Amino acid sequence: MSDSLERLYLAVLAARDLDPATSRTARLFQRGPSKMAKKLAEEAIEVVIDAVNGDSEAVVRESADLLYNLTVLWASAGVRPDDVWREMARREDMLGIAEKLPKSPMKLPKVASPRISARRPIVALEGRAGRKRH
Ligand SMILES: N=c1c2ncn([C@@H]3O[C@H](COP(=O)(O)OP(=O)(O)OP(=O)(O)O)[C@@H](O)[C@H]3O)c2ncn1[C@@H]1O[C@H](COP(=O)(O)O)[C@@H](O)[C@H]1O
Repeated sequence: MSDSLERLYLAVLAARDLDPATSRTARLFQRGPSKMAKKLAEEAIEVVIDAVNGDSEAVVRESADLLYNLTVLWASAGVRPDDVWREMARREDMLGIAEKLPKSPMKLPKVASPRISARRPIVALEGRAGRKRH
């Protein structure tokens, strides 16, 4: 996947200075970052709507548009795909370290200290138990 995004990024860079009358990419650069951001947000919303509607073919098409608009915004912001891959690799490394943490549960005090319990009441949030943490 990173290969095709890198090729797309290079194509976007190459189109940046073309005639805005014929190149969508050049037109986006002419209009600036807020127009690019708007396009990216629109595509993201389209992906979300298609996913909620269960239209997986549309999710694929809109995802390709989303990635195109993301690479345009990267190019405008001076961010290179490599910068993103590096951040992803850093997170992968962190996860690797987390996997090495002791598996046994931490020993917790039987009664929470009054200071902590006063600041952070324990509230059961219905339906949030299985929620993924990012
Ligand atoms: N990969 C893409 C790419 N993916 C999606 N899109 C365009 O982005 C559109 C999606 O955005 P929209 O929904 O806003 O399109 P729209 O409904 O026609 O609306 P408007 O943008 O016209 O308002 C798609 O219909 C595509 O035309 C792309 N446009 C260009 N590229 C590549 O970018 C490079 C430069 O191309 P030009 O921009 O044509 O110079 C080339 O390598 C292209 O292949």
